[in-house]
Amino acid sequence: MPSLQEELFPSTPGKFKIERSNAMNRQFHRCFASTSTMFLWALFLIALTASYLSFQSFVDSGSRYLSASWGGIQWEKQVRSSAQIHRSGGMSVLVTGAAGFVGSHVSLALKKRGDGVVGLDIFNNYYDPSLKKARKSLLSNNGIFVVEGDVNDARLVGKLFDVVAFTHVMHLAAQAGVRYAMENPQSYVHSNIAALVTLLEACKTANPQPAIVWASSSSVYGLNENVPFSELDRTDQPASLYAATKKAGEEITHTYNHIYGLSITGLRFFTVYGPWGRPDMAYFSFTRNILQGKPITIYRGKNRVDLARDFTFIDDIVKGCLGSLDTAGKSTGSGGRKRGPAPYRIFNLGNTSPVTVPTLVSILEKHLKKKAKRNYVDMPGNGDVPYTHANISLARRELGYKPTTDLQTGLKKFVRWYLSYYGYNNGKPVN
Ligand SMILES: O=C(O)[C@H]1O[C@H](OP(=O)(O)OP(=O)(O)OC[C@H]2O[C@@H](n3ccc(=O)[nH]c3=O)[C@H](O)[C@@H]2O)[C@H](O)[C@@H](O)[C@H]1O
Repeated sequence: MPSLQEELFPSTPGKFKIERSNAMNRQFHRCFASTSTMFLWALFLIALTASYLSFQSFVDSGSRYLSASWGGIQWEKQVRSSAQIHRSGGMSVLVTGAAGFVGSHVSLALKKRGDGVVGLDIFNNYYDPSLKKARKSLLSNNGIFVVEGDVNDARLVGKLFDVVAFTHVMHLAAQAGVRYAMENPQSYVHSNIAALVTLLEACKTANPQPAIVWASSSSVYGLNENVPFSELDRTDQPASLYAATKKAGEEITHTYNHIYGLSITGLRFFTVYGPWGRPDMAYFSFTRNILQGKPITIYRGKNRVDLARDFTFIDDIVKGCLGSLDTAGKSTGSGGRKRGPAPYRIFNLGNTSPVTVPTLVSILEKHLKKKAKRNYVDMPGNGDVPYTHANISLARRELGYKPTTDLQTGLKKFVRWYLSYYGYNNGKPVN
């Protein structure tokens, strides 16, 4: 009967038994030999995997280099020339989301007053990219170069900082839209959180560090019931993932301010509208549908209460952005290390006079000279809040922010632009 030991380490079949200690020795050697063979095999496999991976990354970076829409002497020349400052005491600003609604307006305003501007935009298809391309042409005609790329591309962002010592970053690139977050939640994480961190990493190591002004949102107030919304109110009850990512941005920027001495200003925009606006927003899509004779859906709150927004005209927002850049104060760090405390600020940029959605529609009807086909439905649980209303005393005091355009006037300007851009006349193309 073989012992348990012999069962576990059986001698070679057909050979007679040897002394136990000898057998144990032999087994030990055999076992050791097979362990070292396994070890060698493992080493071989690890080496094979490592060389495969480095070959892959070589191929990847090679093809990225070949297909990249950025880089090269000519490209660097364009970036440098676009960043050139043409006034004394001016700034050179990297504007992310430059082909977006707010980004294009801010870029033009900066350029007009003599600041250097380099744009960065991904040109994704969240809404019609041809509108973004048209904004890019407008910027290009005004001497602003817009780089096509993702803020998440650390190599690209690093390269931009290598080429230009930006004094300021105006970070407006984002996944916008409150309700779209139900459809594509990951895009909010990618654009509003991951990209923000990539950008802040580049800013923290840049020498000199730039001051950063970035777009937060009125949506961070979420279920807050204090009216008008003050910067001191609660912002820990977001009603949408969009709002949650913007709130996360406020916390993330605070961390970078605290650890690395970056000067940070977060701007809570309140439903911005105007010429060259975003087609996904209500005032824009309502205009299109009214002109085309299609019905529009108007959401209503609990007990059929009308929803209201503190609609804010783009020119007022631009003034708030420039005021923020002008008063930002310097970042204090260098070489990725904080040298002293730097400003951390958050401001509401609203109009301070909320208007209900049905009133917005009536104003559009008047300017378009056409009745809307209104379809009222209960507000779906998709992240909307019933109303927004900004308290702007802080921005007024610190930035000299003073909105001057009411919704009537602003929508008139929007409709004029819309008709000239799309060439619609009562829903029919004029040309
Ligand atoms: O301030 C912000 O931080 C946000 O402002 C904007 O969000 P909102 O205030 O939700 O604007 P917007 O979609 O124009 O809806 C306006 C009103 O029309 C209602 N609405 C909307 C669509 C529709 O079909 N029907 C309708 O009644 C709707 O219920 C709402 O009451 C930006 O999009 C967002 O990116 C962010 O910047």
